[in-house]
Amino acid sequence: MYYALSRTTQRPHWFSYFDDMNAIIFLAPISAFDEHLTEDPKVNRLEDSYGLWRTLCTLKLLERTQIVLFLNKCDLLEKKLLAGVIIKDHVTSFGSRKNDGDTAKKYFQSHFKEIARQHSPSPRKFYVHLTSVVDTKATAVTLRTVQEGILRDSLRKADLL
Ligand SMILES: Nc1nc2c(ncn2[C@@H]2O[C@H](COP(=O)(O)OP(=O)(O)OP(=O)(O)O)[C@@H](O)[C@H]2O)c(=O)[nH]1
Repeated sequence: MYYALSRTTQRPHWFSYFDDMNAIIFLAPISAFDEHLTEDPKVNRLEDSYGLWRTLCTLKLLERTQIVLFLNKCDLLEKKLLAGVIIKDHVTSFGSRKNDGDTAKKYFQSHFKEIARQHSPSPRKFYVHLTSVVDTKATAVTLRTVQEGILRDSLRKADLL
């Protein structure tokens, strides 16, 4: 298992891992809708995640690779909303939807799903988990589920299931 850093300077190095990859777990910080990249303050972090996700989904090289989306930092999202941060002030397309965690998670999730649908070279299943990785117990359960899914997928591709 490899951990690839998301800093923009590190991204060109990702390609060297993409050959013969079983699966990718893509962590997107869902709480970052009102934040900007340290290395480029003009770029909104959520928009940056959408862009990266689109790039991965589009790549022909990853057409048969399972990509699992972790919408992470859900706890920080809830905290921000409780503190009064208004999503539509940062994400205009959010419009007049309810400014709560569940609505936000559903909304952001559907956006990622739509990107995958529109940009994958062939239809792919959309795997998503809402996570707060600081909750190590819950994360361990999620990772086990993902691991089993990846194994099942590999067996299926090898016609062993
Ligand atoms: N509360 C909370 N903190 C998290 C979560 N995921 C990561 N963090 C913390 O956020 C900090 C940065 O996390 P990283 O995953 O290393 O980095 P990043 O999210 O890519 O980048 P930055 O947030 O810009 O630092 C660390 O202190 C993590 O412990 C989460 O789900 N909830």
